[in-house]
Amino acid sequence: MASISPASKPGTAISLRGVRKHFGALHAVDGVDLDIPQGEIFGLIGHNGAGKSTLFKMMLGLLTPTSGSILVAGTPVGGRNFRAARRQLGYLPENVVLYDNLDGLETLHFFARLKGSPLAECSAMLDKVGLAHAGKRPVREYSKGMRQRLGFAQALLGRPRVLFLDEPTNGLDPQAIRDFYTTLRDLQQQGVTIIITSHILAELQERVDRLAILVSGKVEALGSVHELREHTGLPLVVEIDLAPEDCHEALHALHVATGVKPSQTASGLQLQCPRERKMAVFAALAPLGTRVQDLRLHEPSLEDMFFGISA
Ligand SMILES: Nc1ncnc2c1ncn2[C@@H]1O[C@H](COP(=O)(O)OP(=O)(O)OP(=O)(O)O)[C@@H](O)[C@H]1O
Repeated sequence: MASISPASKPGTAISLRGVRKHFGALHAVDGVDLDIPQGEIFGLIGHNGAGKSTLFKMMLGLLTPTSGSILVAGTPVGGRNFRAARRQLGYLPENVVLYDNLDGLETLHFFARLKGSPLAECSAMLDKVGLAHAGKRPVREYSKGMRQRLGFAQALLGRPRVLFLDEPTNGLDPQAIRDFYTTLRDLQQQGVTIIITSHILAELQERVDRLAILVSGKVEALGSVHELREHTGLPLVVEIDLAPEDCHEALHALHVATGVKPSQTASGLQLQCPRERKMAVFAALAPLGTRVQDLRLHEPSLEDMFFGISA
């Protein structure tokens, strides 16, 4: 590993410098620099094979980087003190391996022993993920969502300070997803740092503080959803409902005000307008007064930005 050492700024939970992982000619992770403050919910997104799980495994000390250095919870990953520091980490892998013959509670006891965390907290953890009623049932009888909840419960054992969650909502129903994010927010309030991957971008959009878009092992964009919107410069989509006889006047006013010609739709007009011209849209429509029947503004979604950046 190269000798560059990340600066351990106070309040930084994770720090990566020049991190690379090569599998032969394949550069799975290709020079990642990243700082994640303590208590942040951080999203990591990217296409299949972008390098997300590989990056996770390196941060957890399960894979050795080809080069670069990583600090997690103030400790160099792979260094002498990392074994002890690992107790402060929780990990839900993409495909959690469970033993079908154990019941839910036995499963947590098994993981608690591996982690050296108290067995006494296992029942409460089952309750936290909504599995208290299923603690005595063998895992082979669990549904996909129940297995995923059990995987989440094992990640929470030992009250970790940093949580790595690889596609944690796979197989969860909408209520379970909502409950899951409520738990994450509670943990965040307690100062826990959470790194999460998901392919369901609409789900992450409102729930992460910042995120990184990984493309072929490189961070192509980093920031809050708001910052990524500024960075990508994708247009706002404005839909305006108007009577057919008012469309010509509105179309002309909007074209002059924004420099973009709206298109006609069944219910009026649609305009793809630069975000900085948003207020000009309102000003242009003001003379039409109540003849504007409805107006809808659509900010670019995380999915729009993802395709814009990773295409
Ligand atoms: N042990 C390994 N040996 C060889 N190649 C590997 C190994 N692990 C991962 N890779 C390759 O590294 C690249 C990144 O894989 P990784 O699992 O990190 O992607 P990912 O972003 O997590 O993808 P997904 O969204 O599908 O889970 C892929 O091309 C993968 O085939």
